[in-house]
Amino acid sequence: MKITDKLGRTINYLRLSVTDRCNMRCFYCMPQEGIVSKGHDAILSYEELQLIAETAVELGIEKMRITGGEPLVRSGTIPFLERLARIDGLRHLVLTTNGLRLPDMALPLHQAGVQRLNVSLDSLNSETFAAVTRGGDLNKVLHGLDAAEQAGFPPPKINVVIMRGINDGEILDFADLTLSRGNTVRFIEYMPAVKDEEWQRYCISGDEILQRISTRHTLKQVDKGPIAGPSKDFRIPGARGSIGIITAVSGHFCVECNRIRVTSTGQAKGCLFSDAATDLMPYLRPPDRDGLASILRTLIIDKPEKHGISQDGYKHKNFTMSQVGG
Ligand SMILES: Nc1nc2c(ncn2[C@@H]2O[C@H](COP(=O)(O)OP(=O)(O)OP(=O)(O)O)[C@@H](O)[C@H]2O)c(=O)[nH]1
Ligand SMILES: C[S@@+](CC[C@H](N)C(=O)[O-])C[C@H]1O[C@@H](n2cnc3c(N)ncnc32)[C@H](O)[C@@H]1O
Ligand code: SF4
Ligand code: SF4
Repeated sequence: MKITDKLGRTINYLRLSVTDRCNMRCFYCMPQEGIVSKGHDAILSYEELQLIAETAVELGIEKMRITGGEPLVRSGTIPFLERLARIDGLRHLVLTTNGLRLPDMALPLHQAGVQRLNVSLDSLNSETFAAVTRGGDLNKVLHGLDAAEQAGFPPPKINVVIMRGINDGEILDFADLTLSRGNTVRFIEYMPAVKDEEWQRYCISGDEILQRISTRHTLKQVDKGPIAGPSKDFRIPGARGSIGIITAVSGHFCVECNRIRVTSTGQAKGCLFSDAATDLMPYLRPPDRDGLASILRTLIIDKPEKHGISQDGYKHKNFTMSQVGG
């Protein structure tokens, strides 16, 4: 089955957040003190998450990305993923992680039926990495990337949030990484999330990132396939890996947006930056499959056209990316 919104966009991708907790504190995503953690009862059980997943697939969702917070810090993830992987009609089960727990978990994740991993990694310098993540250990993530490939995954996509004055000096180092490694390095424009009135000072546009890479390398655009996320992909001729840019602020990939989101507290969102959220709890406690299908269908049909952020005209709201799942 195929489902489209009122603007004719096919919606086939659900980003499902399984926790709002994390074992890192990236400064652009979470406040230093962390978030006020929701009580156990406020977080959806795996049974409830599974009901949402099954219902979404019945409506036309074909790709599901498990996210968080950090999805690998919640216990019981592996059996949950095994159950998701068995849902008839779900063609792509993928997961975004900070990579810290991959050295131990890559193999069970692969065995559970997860098909691909995206790993966030903002610096190849251990001090910068620890500063951005407020204490993260770069070596563990690098081991995690290798563990993923050893477990049988294709080389994970590496997500790098590029921030002026923080890690933009590493754009060429990350581009060079694709010469020898098969990963796709995706440069993400910094988005205004954690409250910061001067968020624009960090922003570097996808165009500027490409321009900087072009001072050293030729880039050829590559086709990213029909059910991909918002990245625009390129390759340095002869390189093993590729390079992507996710122009979350400057770009206008909203016209081809194919996704909805559900948070670990059961809030469904038609757009990452929309204030509007639909509370799914009334359809989960007690479970009401038909009601859930109907409310998700409405959310999809009424999906917002686009976000309102831009480099010069965004009224900053305090918004914790880790609660929505990116
Ligand atoms: N503005 C905006 N940013 C998004 C959207 N989807 C993903 N992103 C951002 O892109 C970055 C990478 O997201 P991922 O979790 O790797 O997912 P993806 O880009 O869909 O991944 P693929 O499916 O592998 O292409 C994150 O910072 C997200 O917040 C979106 O719909 N809108
Ligand atoms: C919220 S995290 C959740 C999954 C996992 N913890 C991780 O870091 O990959 C998902 C993605 O959102 C990105 N992200 C978070 N805050 C962001 C921001 N302010 N601007 C751009 N990307 C952001 C992260 O870099 C990551 O790639
Ligand atoms: S980006 Fe991911 S790893 Fe970093 S604080 Fe947010 S949820 Fe945690
Ligand atoms: S900002 Fe909203 S409409 Fe635009 S691509 Fe992201 S989720 Fe889709």
